[in-house]
Amino acid sequence: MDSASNIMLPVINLTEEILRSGKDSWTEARNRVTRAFEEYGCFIAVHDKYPSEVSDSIFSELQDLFDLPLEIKVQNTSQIPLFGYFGASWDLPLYETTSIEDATNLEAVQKFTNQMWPSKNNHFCELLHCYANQAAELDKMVSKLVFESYGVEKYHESHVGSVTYIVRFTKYRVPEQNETNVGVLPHTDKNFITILHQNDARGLEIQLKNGSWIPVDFPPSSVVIMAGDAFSVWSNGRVHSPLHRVTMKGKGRYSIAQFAFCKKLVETPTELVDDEHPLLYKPFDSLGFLGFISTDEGRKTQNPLKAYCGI
Ligand SMILES: O=C(O)CCC(=O)C(=O)O
Ligand SMILES: [Fe+2]
Repeated sequence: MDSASNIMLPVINLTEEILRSGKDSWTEARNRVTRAFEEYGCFIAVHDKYPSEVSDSIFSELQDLFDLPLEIKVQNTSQIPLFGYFGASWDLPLYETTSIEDATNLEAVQKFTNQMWPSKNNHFCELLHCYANQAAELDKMVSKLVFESYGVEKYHESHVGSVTYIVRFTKYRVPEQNETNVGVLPHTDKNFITILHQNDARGLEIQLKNGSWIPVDFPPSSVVIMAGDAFSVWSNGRVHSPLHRVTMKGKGRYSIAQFAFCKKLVETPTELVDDEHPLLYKPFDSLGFLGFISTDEGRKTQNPLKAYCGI
């Protein structure tokens, strides 16, 4: 099916001011966030975690990062499948990406920036470290809202303790004449929650449960918060992990995706399993799943999540 562009994703205010203004606004945010994850798998969040100067500055630094010589960029490798540096390929000629693991940790960010800029780039390092920590705060707040909503907040602290953040930067160049406008192919994220930030260039699209695709237009001052497969497993299928893709619209695009990955196995709380909701998945290893979908078997399966850990 094609687009259903009259449908808009929910826009939810998650500013500190709103969330601190009383029990009612917290409860409202909790209900709206949970409903959005169940219906769409994502929503647009208005937040006050990083002011527009930080966004502008980070996107300007990203241009410099992707302008570095290829022999420097390829030095950023990763043990984790699908992370590290990837340049344009025959099937994704517009796409270039690089990533940082454990991005809330200053030493990890320093290691990356020192590798990319041997003569140092303290500004980028500080900016990114601050950005990743602010996005992590947002991530924790969002997972807390949902854990509370399902009455299982007692597991939240241990969940937060198990999370590590990987930040992926992506550049999508403008297609040349007669070139594909595919930025990135349809996929679900494999982690728990993703916080997605973009410059002022559109292109992200998500698939609704009815199969139609809608554009997701959001200004750089807000973010898209999206559920990944791990969150769907944890919630016993209540939370939807949406297919999404990028279709280029004629302007160069940069995005920053911050992925919350669980280091331990993700298990569905027993409270979320009953006769009406039988257990759907075995305990889930996010990194193992990335390995699985990188194999021929994983690539060929219709529903890799079911094949990997379905019951
Ligand atoms: O660039 C975007 O907006 C989407 C990126 C994405 O989906 C991903 O890196 O998983
Ligand atoms: Fe994604």
